[in-house]
Amino acid sequence: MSAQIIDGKAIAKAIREKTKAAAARLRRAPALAVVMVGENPASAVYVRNKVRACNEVGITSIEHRLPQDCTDERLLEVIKALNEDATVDGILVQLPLPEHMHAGLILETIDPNKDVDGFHIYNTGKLVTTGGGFKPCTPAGIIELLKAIDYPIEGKHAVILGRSNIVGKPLAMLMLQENATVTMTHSHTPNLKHYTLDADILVAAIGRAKYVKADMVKPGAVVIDVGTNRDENGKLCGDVDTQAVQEVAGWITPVPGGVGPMTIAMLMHNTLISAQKRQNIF
Ligand SMILES: Nc1nc(=O)c2c([nH]1)NC[C@@H]1CN(c3ccc(C(=O)N[C@@H](CCC(=O)O)C(=O)O)cc3)C=[N+]21
Repeated sequence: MSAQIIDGKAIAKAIREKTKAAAARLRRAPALAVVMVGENPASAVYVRNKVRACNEVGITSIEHRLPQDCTDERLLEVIKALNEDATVDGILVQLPLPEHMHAGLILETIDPNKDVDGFHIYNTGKLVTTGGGFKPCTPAGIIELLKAIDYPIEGKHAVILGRSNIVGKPLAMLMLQENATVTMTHSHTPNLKHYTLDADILVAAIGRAKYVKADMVKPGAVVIDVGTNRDENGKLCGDVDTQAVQEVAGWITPVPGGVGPMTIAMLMHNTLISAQKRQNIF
């Protein structure tokens, strides 16, 4: 048996095309400010991809680059100016920030109505309760992938590996909204296989190269790979041993070309929503 590959690249492209069409109907193009501190090479690649996506869909991108030795105060000044700038619809501070900075506190200073990453506690609070805030892009993209393959989430057992604030935890909330039964597992979970083998939907978001093996997967399961790691040859790989797992799974997302492009597509979508709200479309 061989799993069907979920083509995140194509699904993301369709979302970008819809976003582009809706953006063109606005009085003014949506604008996204991307703030990057320091010289993390991986961050530089992601930021470049985000700027390229903006150009493609008709979103104005504003790049702010600050030096590695930037102070919290300096970054806060930049965020304050972007908060107050009525032409800016979305503000993204690329993570990770340098160690000497206080990322948690800084993220809370972004105007929640411009927090297109969905990382502010205001949006986190909405996610956990009533909904309606910005949804974090990677978890939202995962739900879109499942919808794109017409996978009925309701009643399914979703097992999430990893409890980060940007993927695992918010994804659990979105899965609950879709009426899945959710199990969170993490580095302190004993007998992980006990849970993963029962998963209808298995999401790997732990940041360990090829960690999920074939003997951890229930036959026919949907396997979503959030990892972006480098393998022993420096090649991009996920948290799933894709070659082995695709013999067992029913569906699987590749790396690259799975969740990654969806994250960026949902960022474009969130920026559009912000612009629509700010231009009183809704
Ligand atoms: N404030 C903030 N928001 C983020 O959303 C955010 C962040 N910080 N910091 C880093 C992570 C990581 N992330 C990715 C986005 C796209 C790909 C992506 O497009 N990956 C391509 C491959 C890219 C490559 O070749 O390296 C793919 O999977 O096909 C990956 C990872 C967003 N992040």
